[in-house]
Amino acid sequence: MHIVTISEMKELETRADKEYGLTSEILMSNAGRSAAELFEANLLPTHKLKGLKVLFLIGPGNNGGDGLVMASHLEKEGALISLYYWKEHKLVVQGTRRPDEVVDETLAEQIQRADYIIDALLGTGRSRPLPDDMRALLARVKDERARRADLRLVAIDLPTGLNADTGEVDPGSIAMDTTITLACPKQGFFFFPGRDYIGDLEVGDIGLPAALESQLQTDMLTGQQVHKLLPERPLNSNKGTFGKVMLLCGSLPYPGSAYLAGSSAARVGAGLITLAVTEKMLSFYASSFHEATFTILPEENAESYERAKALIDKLEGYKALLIGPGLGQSSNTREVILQVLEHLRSLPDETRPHLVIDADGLNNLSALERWWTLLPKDTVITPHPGEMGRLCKGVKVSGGNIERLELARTKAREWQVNLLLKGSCTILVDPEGRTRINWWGNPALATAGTGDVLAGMISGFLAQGVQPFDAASAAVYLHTAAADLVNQNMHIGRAGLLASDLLPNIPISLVDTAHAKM
Ligand SMILES: NC(=O)C1=CN([C@@H]2O[C@H](COP(=O)(O)OP(=O)(O)OC[C@H]3O[C@@H](n4cnc5c(N)ncnc54)[C@H](OP(=O)(O)O)[C@@H]3O)[C@@H](O)[C@H]2O)[C@@H](O)CC1
Ligand SMILES: [K+]
Repeated sequence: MHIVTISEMKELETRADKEYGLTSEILMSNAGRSAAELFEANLLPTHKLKGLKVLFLIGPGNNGGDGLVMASHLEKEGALISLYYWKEHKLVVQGTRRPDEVVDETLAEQIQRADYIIDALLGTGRSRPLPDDMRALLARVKDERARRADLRLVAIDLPTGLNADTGEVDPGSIAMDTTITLACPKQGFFFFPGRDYIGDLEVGDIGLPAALESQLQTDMLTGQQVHKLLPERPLNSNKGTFGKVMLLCGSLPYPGSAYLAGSSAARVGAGLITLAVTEKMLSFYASSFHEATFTILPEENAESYERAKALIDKLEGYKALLIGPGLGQSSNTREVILQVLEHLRSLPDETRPHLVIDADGLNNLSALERWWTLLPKDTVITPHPGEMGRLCKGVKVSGGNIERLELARTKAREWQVNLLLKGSCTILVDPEGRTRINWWGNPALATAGTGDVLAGMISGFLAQGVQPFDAASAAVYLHTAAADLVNQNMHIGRAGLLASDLLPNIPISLVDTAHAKM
């Protein structure tokens, strides 16, 4: 599913008209109908359309036009519709216009009795700060929503006042329960503060031909898309079919990292997992990770070339290599990584294991000048904002604001990597600038070890032959999906998840993509 900026959306509309004769009226009629259908499909179970009291706030442009078409559909299905035309200060209640002198009073009553209030004030055409009387209107709605939890607020296309490119919001904007956006999600939805104003996101089909969207470079990750990326599991197979993953992860203070990453690689279907660990660490894993195999490395105080050689000697036949989670930082370990990278660069593309570098793998590298020139082709790197800041030599990287998008795009090209920049809406960019953004976030994931799980999932997909950008994309989506399953199955809220809770839920999240709603 494509994500658009305002100018891309306008261009799509212009071309739809010019090349396909899809006029603005046709698109608006499609938009209003599809918004009505999605509205009905997403009504609370306690609600029925017949007799439902719906108040529409209608703005002066096409967003208001969408609202009017949607209202007429709902009215035909038996909803009790009131329309408040903001610019004209006019109120029509169930087809009857109220006299001008009672509009304020009647509007107050309509707000109080509404089951749903629909924001069709402004969409992508907002060109300046909201006027005071519009802010005041939205503030009344916000107060009513605070007073009455069963009142639902639904935005058409976007919450009024939200900047659809950047996610900035007007002081008058209010948070919605649902946003029914038209044609494509808008870029600003994925960045804060806007992200918090969207509520549940629904995407209405306005009948734009798919060919028009083919040049768009930014996608929202969806379950349906990820389903298509998942590797085949033929009946005629053995563990060799699904690839081997080697992990250079874990150290004395962080032993769990290798376990979490390795288990996650197996949970997405990799055939064999090997942990490259020292003898000291072995006892820890041998008792907790029965499925793993091991490559024994010299202790951490051994010469770096001995440590690197022990790993390199065993790498043949491995389809994926993960370096970093829990590895620790030291000049010796950095040397080991450099020697492994040198070896990987010397291999032909066909036999080189795909590389994922995470956490301390990145921290060790970031101490070097032009570290990215040392990476083999098509490496996946997975920094969180702090690690990204170090890789960019001290730039402050936001966890959720729009600047991170441009930064991710610039750096993925400059570094020629598949960059996965973690955050509430994780961004993925490939070396050519193709971009995918994860809509679904889960605050329960903000806990130690979940990054190790993500990195392990990516390497598990790589081992099965999934292309690096797709492997990272599938892992990001499924990681959040698995967290949502933990929430549901363990009845926990936004806190209390353990990274290891994700493990048994990962395979279920793969299965669930077969019937994803989008
Ligand atoms: N076009 C199409 O084919 C399709 C369009 N679609 C729909 O149309 C929406 C875009 O429509 P749009 O361009 O008419 O913009 P919209 O957001 O309704 O507002 C413009 C109006 O608001 C006014 N105005 C602006 N800022 C203001 C402010 N701060 N405070 C007050 N007024 C302000 C502005 O006035 P002006 O600046 O001209 O004085 C103008 O009158 C899009 O979001 C989607 O819902 C879809 O159905 C798909 C097909
Ligand atoms: K709106």
